[in-house]
Amino acid sequence: MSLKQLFRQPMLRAMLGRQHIQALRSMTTQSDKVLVDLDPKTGVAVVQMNRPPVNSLNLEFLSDINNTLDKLHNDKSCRGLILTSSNNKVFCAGLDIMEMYQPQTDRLTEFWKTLQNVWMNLYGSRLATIAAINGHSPAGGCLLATCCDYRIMVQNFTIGLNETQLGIIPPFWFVDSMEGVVGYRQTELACQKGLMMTTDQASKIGLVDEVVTPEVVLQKAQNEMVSWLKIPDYARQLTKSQMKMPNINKLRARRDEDVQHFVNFITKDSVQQALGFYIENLKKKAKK
Ligand SMILES: CCCCCCC/C=C/C(=O)SCCNC(=O)CCNC(=O)[C@H](O)C(C)(C)COP(=O)(O)OP(=O)(O)OC[C@H]1O[C@@H](n2cnc3c(N)ncnc32)[C@H](O)[C@@H]1OP(=O)(O)O
Repeated sequence: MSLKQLFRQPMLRAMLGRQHIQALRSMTTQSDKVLVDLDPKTGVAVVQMNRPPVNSLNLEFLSDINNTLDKLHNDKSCRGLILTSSNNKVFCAGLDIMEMYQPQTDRLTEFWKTLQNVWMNLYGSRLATIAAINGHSPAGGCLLATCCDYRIMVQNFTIGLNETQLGIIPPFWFVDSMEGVVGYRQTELACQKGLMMTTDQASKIGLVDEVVTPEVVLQKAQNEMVSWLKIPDYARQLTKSQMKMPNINKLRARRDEDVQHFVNFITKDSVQQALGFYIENLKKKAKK
């Protein structure tokens, strides 16, 4: 029996009710790289990134994340989103470095535009968003976390915008995202030095709001979400939009220029060389 036929079964419809069927339907139409569990009672969607081994963000994965965000934004029953990982050691390893190493220009361009879309979609989301950071979260992983309204992180992992350590530069909107969370001075220190911070260091500067043990991270995120959803949506959303729109508009105004800058920068010989060394070291470390 196909899923479509299954959803039409009167018994199932009677047992679960219309709302639950809709939630099931939207869950099953998601990609297997982004797992969505939308609870029709609370309106909270738990979104798990699921691209082994380390949830690195390639073009297709970014498109899946974007489609998921679009679906949830279009679903009136959805009010909150908890972003987490199916891998309990890595939340997200950041951008897939292979997208930037010896790239085809068309794909590189598409890749960057899709990342811009994910950023605008998550940073400006109408939903209350909580990152349940259950593993390491370098660079693009840290970006996703700083797009959220609240961050809960499992102890003994690392997080930060480490781009300069790879010989690349965190784009202005990565920096803006972090600055919105920890302020100018801490962002300056963290970004220039490409600091990967332990959970405790991140907590000290306010990059994460809570540090927890792995067993409780999702429950803590659910509990925190309850308090966010007590606020009337329109008041919370307008307040959020008032604070986030200036940064979104800044990227919107400079989108094409940002893409061009990225493509020119990444395709430089010196940057390709630095990325090549970095990948070699990553592979060596992984083999040990
Ligand atoms: C003007 C414009 C400027 C350009 C702006 C560009 C902005 C860039 C943003 C980024 O996000 S760059 C990516 C930065 N990410 C990293 O530096 C993370 C690197 N990875 C790690 O530190 C570790 O892998 C980890 C995340 C801490 C996990 O460690 P773990 O020990 O669990 O796994 P590994 O054995 O290290 O890795 C397994 C496997 O995955 C590969 N891999 C890891 N990270 C990436 C990645 N970001 N992209 C692609 N592949 C990655 C790693 O090489 C291993 O592969 P195999 O050897 O098994 O094939």
